[in-house]
Amino acid sequence: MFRILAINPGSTSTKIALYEGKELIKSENLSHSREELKKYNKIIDQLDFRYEAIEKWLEENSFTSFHAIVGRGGLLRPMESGTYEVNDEMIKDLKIGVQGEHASNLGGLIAKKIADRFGVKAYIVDPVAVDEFEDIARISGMPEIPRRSLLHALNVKAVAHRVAKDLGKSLEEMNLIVAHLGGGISIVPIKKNKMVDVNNANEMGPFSPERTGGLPVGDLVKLAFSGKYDLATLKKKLTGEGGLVAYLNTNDAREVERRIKEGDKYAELIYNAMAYQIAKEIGAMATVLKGQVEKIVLTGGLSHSKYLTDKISEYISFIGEVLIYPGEDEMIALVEGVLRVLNNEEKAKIY
Ligand SMILES: Nc1ncnc2c1ncn2[C@@H]1O[C@H](COP(=O)(O)OP(=O)(O)O)[C@@H](O)[C@H]1O
Ligand SMILES: CCCC(=O)OP(=O)(O)O
Repeated sequence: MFRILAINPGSTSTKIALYEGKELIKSENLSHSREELKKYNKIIDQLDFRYEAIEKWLEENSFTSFHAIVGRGGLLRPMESGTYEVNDEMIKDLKIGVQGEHASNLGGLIAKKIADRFGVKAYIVDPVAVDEFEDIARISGMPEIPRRSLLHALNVKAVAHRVAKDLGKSLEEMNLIVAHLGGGISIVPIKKNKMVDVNNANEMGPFSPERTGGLPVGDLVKLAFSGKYDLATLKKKLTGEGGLVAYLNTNDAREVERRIKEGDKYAELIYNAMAYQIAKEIGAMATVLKGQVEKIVLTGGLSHSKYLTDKISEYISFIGEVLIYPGEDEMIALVEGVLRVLNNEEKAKIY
C-alpha cells in the first residue's frame, strides 16, 4: 500500500495529511492568523515557517516513511490539468512566482524539500495555474494584459466530479457553476467538464477574506503612483491584506459572524457585501453558460457558513438549484492524482 504525504498551503492555513492508498491515516489543519503571517513580506519568506510546522507534525506523530510527497501546485505557467513531477524548472518558477504570489507556490517547494530528505519523488496535482479557457475569455480590453486562469482547480474539479457522481450523471453532459469560497474565491463556469472561464481568484472578481478582488482601475493606478507603496507592498495589500482583512482586520469569517451576532452593524455590512459580490459574479458566469446552468455548487471553507450561503442563495436561486459542498476535497484529490501515477494508470506530466 502506498504511503503518501499531502501538503496543502492555503492563504489562511496549511493542511497536512498522511494516506495509505486512499485511506486517511491522520490529518491536521494548521490555521494561520493574520498576526502570524503579517511579518512575512513575500510568500517565499513563509517557506521555513510552514516547513518547520510540518516537520514538527511528522516528528510528533513518528511518521518516517513515505512512497511519495504531494503538494498543492502554485502560480506556475498556464498548464493542462494533471499530475506533475516537481522538477528544477518548476522549483525555479515557484520561487520567483512566475504568475504571482500565493501560498500554493510553497506546496511544490515544501514537497520537494521533504521528498529529498526521504529519498522519494515529489508531485503536484491540478495546480492553480490550470488553464482550460475558451479564447474569448482571455480578452480583457487591453492586449498587454490578458485575462488569466488562476483558480482553485484542484477542489473545483474534485467537487464537480463528486456532484456529477451524486446526480448519477457524467460531467461531459452537464453545465455547472462551481464557486470555491475560501481565503480566495474562484467562480467557475464548467461546460462539459472544461473550466471555460473564472474570475481569477488572486486578482479579480469578488473580494474575499484576504483579497481585494477587482478594483476601480483608475483609482488603483493613482494609488500605485502615489509614492506611498513599492511594488511588493502594494501587491501584498491587494492579495493578503484586502477584503475582510482590510475592513475588519481578520481573515476569519467565524470571527466576523461572532461580531455580527453581537450587533456589529459595520461587520454585517461588509460581510453582506462579500455575499453580494459573490452572487453577482455567479450571475455573470451564468451568462457565460447562456443560462444553461444545471446546478450551482458552493464549496470551500466559507461554505460551512449557513449565514453566507443563505445570503448568496437569496440572490442566485432564480438561476438554478444551489448545492452546498462545504470544505474541500483537495487532500484526497492530491493523493488520488499521485496514486494514478504510482499505479501506472497515468504518466506524470513534465513541466
Ligand atoms: N464553519 C465555518 N463558518 C464560517 N466560515 C468558516 C468556517 N470554517 C472555515 N471558515 C472560513 O473559511 C475561510 C478559509 O477557507 P479555506 O477553504 O479553508 O481557505 P484556504 O484553503 O484558502 O486557506 C476562512 O475565512 C475561515 O474563517
Ligand atoms: C490562486 C488562487 C488560489 C487561492 O485563492 O487559494 P486560497 O483560497 O487557498 O488562498
